[in-house]
Amino acid sequence: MGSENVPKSSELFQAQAHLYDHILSFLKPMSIKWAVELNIPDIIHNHGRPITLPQLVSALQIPEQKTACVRSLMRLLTHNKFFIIVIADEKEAYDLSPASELLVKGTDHCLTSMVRLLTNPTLVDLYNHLSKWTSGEKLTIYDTTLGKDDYWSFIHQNPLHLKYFNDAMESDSRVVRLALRDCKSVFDGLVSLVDVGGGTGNTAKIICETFPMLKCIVLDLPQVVADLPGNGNLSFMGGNMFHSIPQTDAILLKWILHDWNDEDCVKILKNCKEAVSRNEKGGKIIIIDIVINEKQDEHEMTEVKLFFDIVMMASFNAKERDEENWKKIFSEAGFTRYKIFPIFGFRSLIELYV
Ligand SMILES: C[S@@+](CC[C@H](N)C(=O)[O-])C[C@H]1O[C@@H](n2cnc3c(N)ncnc32)[C@H](O)[C@@H]1O
Ligand SMILES: O=c1cc(-c2ccc(O)cc2)oc2c(O)c(O)ccc12
Repeated sequence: MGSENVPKSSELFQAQAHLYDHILSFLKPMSIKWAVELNIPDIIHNHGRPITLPQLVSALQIPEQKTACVRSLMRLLTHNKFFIIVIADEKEAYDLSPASELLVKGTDHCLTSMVRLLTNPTLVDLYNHLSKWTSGEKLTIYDTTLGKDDYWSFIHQNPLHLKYFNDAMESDSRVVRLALRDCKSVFDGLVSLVDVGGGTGNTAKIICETFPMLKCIVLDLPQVVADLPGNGNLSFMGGNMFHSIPQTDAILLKWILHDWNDEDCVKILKNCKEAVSRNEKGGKIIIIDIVINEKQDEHEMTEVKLFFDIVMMASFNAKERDEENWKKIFSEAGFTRYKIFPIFGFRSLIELYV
């Protein structure tokens, strides 16, 4: 190597810190899990005002010699913006930040079941086998390591994991309630809506409450919607979106298409088109999903999207898409007009018109 290619020591140390930061980053999810399992966000919330370290340790009812563990945990999570330090009565005390408000149990926007899903040891362990998966013929990491076709076949044979997944999806949907206020025009004038792959109906329930005149059917696999009672303007239907979708004014596809490869997405979208085509005014498909936009998004936003891309590829042989990728599948399914509204944080709402 010529001397001109030898990195300056400052660059080398910067690169080393960058690498170590990444290889130790398994502690990011694990520290959140640690705090949630100790109920720290609940303790601070119930305390009603910022809490000092000794007060927190006392509330945790742990051995006093573990105070240092809690201090280290809180220091890391404060550094990572999960807690904030304030001065109360001349003492440092921890308070919740917007991110840890999402970890207080029993609230409408609580995401602890998403933490439980994404830090589950069985799921996390799979990602030790990414290179084996890539080198082999099997399409998913579930097939490579567990002998299951994909994540769907895994959860449908493991009721506890199915529950973890459905609970996580429900918690995510509750957060949607907040955003619905901003997109009333999307549902204006609709008489009927089918929430395709609507799971246990949490999003549909929110839509039905917000738009009482709208009749909403949740279509999901029979084993997901079995025994779920409808009420008022909400009903459940067991079925398969690859076979048929009932006639309707509009279809909602929330967090569906990123679970499927392009060919399957085109099949789903063609079935959706058929289901809304009889509407005289021309029906529409409402998609809530990720649109990768590396040029415009900030680092953290893109990173979340790229993490999901790997999860989708490893779990389903699917992917996250940029606008070009979306345009391609829309056009193959026979759609020409669409509009993207980036209104759900790292996800967008896409309206697709017949
Ligand atoms: C990622 S979840 C999204 C659930 C819901 N839309 C939400 O956002 O909370 C995907 C859903 O698609 C459903 N699903 C999978 N295959 C399906 C099929 N062939 N027909 C109908 N639904 C299906 C799953 O059971 C699951 O509820
Ligand atoms: O939030 C998730 C997580 C998953 C997931 C994570 C890890 C795995 O090994 C498999 C699946 O899957 C999701 C999904 O399919 C979806 O449509 C939305 C959210 C998530």
